[in-house]
Amino acid sequence: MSTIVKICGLTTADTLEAAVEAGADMVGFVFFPASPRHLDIDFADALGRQVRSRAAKVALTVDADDDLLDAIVEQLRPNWLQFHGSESPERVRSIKRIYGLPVMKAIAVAGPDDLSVLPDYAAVADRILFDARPPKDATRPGGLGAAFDWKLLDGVNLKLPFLVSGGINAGNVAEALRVTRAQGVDVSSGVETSPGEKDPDLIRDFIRAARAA
Ligand SMILES: O=C(O)c1ccccc1NCC(=O)[C@H](O)[C@H](O)COP(=O)(O)O
Repeated sequence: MSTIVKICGLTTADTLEAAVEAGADMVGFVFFPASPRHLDIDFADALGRQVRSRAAKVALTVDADDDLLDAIVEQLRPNWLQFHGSESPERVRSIKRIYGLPVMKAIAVAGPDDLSVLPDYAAVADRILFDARPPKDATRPGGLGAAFDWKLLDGVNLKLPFLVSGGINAGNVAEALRVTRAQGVDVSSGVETSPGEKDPDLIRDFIRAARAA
């Protein structure tokens, strides 16, 4: 199976087009006001239309309430929901039932203890995304360009696909995939020139490197 490549935090038509044309499988739109990649729903809707089924649209939220999820699902019509907060397994199960959409749950990793929640989320999610645990004073729980120790995933044995993220770029994506044996990879900061500013060339380089890995 080919590596699942997700480019997250797209905010412009140009960079979205670069990601889709270069063959991204999943394109992520962030709905979290404190993020430099936050989108309002009308603009996300316009970007979503541009995708035209060429990639899966992923709506990333952080402990979103039902009203926000209703609005996102109604307007963007995402193919996936990504939960990057402290959504419980019960909340994941309930949202899946309400919207009938697959869910990717982010698990924040800093040490081996962080993996103890895996069985509970693996029972309800469709994909798991391993990301670096943010520092306590971080203003957002992801998209920080920080990596975790990939060797922590050694021995992880999931029946569902998982993606690795956090501090990955074209230069280290092959190593990230080799060490973690992940089915996919997710990047945001690693294809940016500054937080929130994606670069079409960096996106293309990243996708090429991920495909070659
Ligand atoms: O991107 C954000 O600003 C963001 C805000 C709130 C929660 C999650 C967020 N991003 C997560 C991602 O973009 C990816 O899933 C991943 O963490 C990318 O990490 P990195 O390549 O290190 O930026």
